[in-house]
Amino acid sequence: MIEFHDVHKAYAVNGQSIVALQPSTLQVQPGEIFGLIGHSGAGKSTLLRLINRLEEPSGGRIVVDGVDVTALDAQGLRRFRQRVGMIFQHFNLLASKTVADNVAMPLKLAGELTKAQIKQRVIELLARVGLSAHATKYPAQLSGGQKQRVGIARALATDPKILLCDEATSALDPQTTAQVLQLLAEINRELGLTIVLITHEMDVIRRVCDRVGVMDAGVIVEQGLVSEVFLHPQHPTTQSFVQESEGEHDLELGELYQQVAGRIVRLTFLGETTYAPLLGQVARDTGVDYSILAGRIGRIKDQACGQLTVALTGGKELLAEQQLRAAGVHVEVLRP
Ligand SMILES: Nc1ncnc2c1ncn2[C@@H]1O[C@H](COP(=O)(O)OP(=O)(O)OP(=O)(O)O)[C@@H](O)[C@H]1O
Repeated sequence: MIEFHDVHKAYAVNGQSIVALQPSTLQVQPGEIFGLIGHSGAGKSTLLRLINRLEEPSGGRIVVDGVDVTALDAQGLRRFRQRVGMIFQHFNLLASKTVADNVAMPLKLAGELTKAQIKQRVIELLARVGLSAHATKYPAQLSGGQKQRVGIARALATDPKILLCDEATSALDPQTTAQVLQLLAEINRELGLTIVLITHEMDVIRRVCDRVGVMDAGVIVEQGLVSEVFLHPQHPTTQSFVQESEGEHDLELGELYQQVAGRIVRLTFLGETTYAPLLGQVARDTGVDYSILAGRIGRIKDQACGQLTVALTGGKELLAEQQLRAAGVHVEVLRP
């Protein structure tokens, strides 16, 4: 488990102090994928780099699996970092080394394996990321997605328990992003690795993360299960990320509401209720009519979810809402 206890960070710039992280408390559970989302300058990289002490905290305690990372000496820190892999937006590969040599680098630095053992381990790692055929190539001969796979293989070399991903897909096109995210999810599942990733795209969070923290100006303004935060965003920053990712605009919806009669509610379906024929049933049972104003259906990680904004008319709207709630649907009244 990764724990932040009142951790804060300020940078000194020209005699001035720039606060990048306000005192923050955070827990990342073992084996989960935790995403941090925020706009540029929100403090995401700072928080991520504090975990393996690439940045030194200005105060507070960082505890990983019971070990106070903030108190480690140089040797302890070196050993700890072997248990924390990291991948980067621009891959950070050595251009003059082959793919195999890039992946072997952390193993050579650790100095714990023989040459033959390193060779064998590199073969395994390249197979895991689907790059067995590219071992002798140089980074310049690879696509962005392949380069990031090399980065992932290198990060996994010392068998870490934690993987930190610093905007790992920001330089990739959508299709390659999806493939790299799928690989990260696979690694998380199969190796039980805890992953902390930072991104400015809600879609990345929605696809792979279990929980999310939303950052704004050095503060974690909201955190929780992705399904909860994504479907019921509380903080304005979270709301704007969700709206951006959905292409949904309050203004347009507001105009639409004026044109329809009835009680306007937003229904959120999660898991099995998503595909159940509930709405028709409830309409028949209660005699309400409904018109659909907006809707979407999709997935949050492995879970189906849907959201429908409907106008209810006909007299028994409250009863209809009651029945929907009883069936496990979250009902939010947008206009009584
Ligand atoms: N090494 C540094 N020296 C001085 N100020 C820094 C340093 N690193 C970050 N900052 C400042 O700290 C704040 C948070 O930066 P940080 O890079 O953590 O944010 P971020 O959310 O990761 O942004 P981005 O998405 O653009 O990478 C910003 O105001 C930034 O200018």
